[in-house]
Amino acid sequence: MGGWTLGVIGGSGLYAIDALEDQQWIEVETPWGKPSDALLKGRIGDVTLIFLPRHGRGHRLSPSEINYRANIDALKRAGCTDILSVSAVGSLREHLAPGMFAVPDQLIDRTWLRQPSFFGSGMVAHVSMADPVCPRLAGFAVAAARGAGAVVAEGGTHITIEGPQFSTRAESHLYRSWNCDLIGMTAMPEAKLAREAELPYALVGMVTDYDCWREGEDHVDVASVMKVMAGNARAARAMVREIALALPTEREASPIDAALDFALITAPDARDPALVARLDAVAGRVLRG
Ligand SMILES: CSC[C@H]1O[C@H](OP(=O)(O)O)[C@H](O)[C@@H]1O
Ligand SMILES: Nc1ncnc2[nH]cnc12
Repeated sequence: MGGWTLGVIGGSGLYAIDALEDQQWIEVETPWGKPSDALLKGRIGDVTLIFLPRHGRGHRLSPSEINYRANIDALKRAGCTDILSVSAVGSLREHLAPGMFAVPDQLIDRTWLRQPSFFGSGMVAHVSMADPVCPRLAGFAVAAARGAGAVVAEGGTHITIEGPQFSTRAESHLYRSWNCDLIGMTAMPEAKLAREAELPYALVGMVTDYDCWREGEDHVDVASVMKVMAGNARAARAMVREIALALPTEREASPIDAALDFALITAPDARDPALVARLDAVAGRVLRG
């Protein structure tokens, strides 16, 4: 057992964390290219926290342009044990009102323009995504968000669309018919890559809008999302502080820490040494030696 190093990926409206003590921005190089920004490393209580603004400071990158592989590799390389994603999400359900927080337990991937895996030709791996969200981290997130004063919905299904456009009305109704509860543009492939990197992942969605399915409600736009996010930023920062303070000093192992144990399929003599070298941070635990 060791301590926690919590990676926090901040979405729209969350580009820094003021409460971090001894904070410094650190540049991290990865074999997958450049992460969205430097990492903001600091401390809250006994917990080391490493913050990455998903779209970069100033929100330079669209959801499709984010280098998700570089982001997850950088967080792993910097020593993160777990990743908490904070994201602005649309609501596909009446009871999930703008201003609420929601912590889903299932994710659906409808993206198609992004690199969804660290593995491939010369080193093939298939991790389980049956339960894409870490229940332990999600539980801490729910408690922390409540402690920060937010109204929190626990569980539910989040769908990630490619964007950058918001959905058509027909798509919004389609996702509702699939029993999706929340909609965003960034949870995938972030969660898949976190699993491949053996990093437990949980998502705190800050509900900003009703997308475009709801009768009598204006369709979502950036101004309405950012208005709700501005009202929620304090609670989001408080939630990050609460979760760091609530984590136990010692971190018990999670089954996700060993997600690659039964995932690698390429025979050792058929592996591509160049790809194996690129996987040093992500899969070094199972590939070294
Ligand atoms: C600003 S509206 C659409 C934008 O907001 C969400 O970003 P994030 O998940 O990083 O908080 C959504 O996924 C879109 O990228
Ligand atoms: N309605 C919506 N669709 C996709 N991503 C979003 N992020 C915030 N609201 C959204």
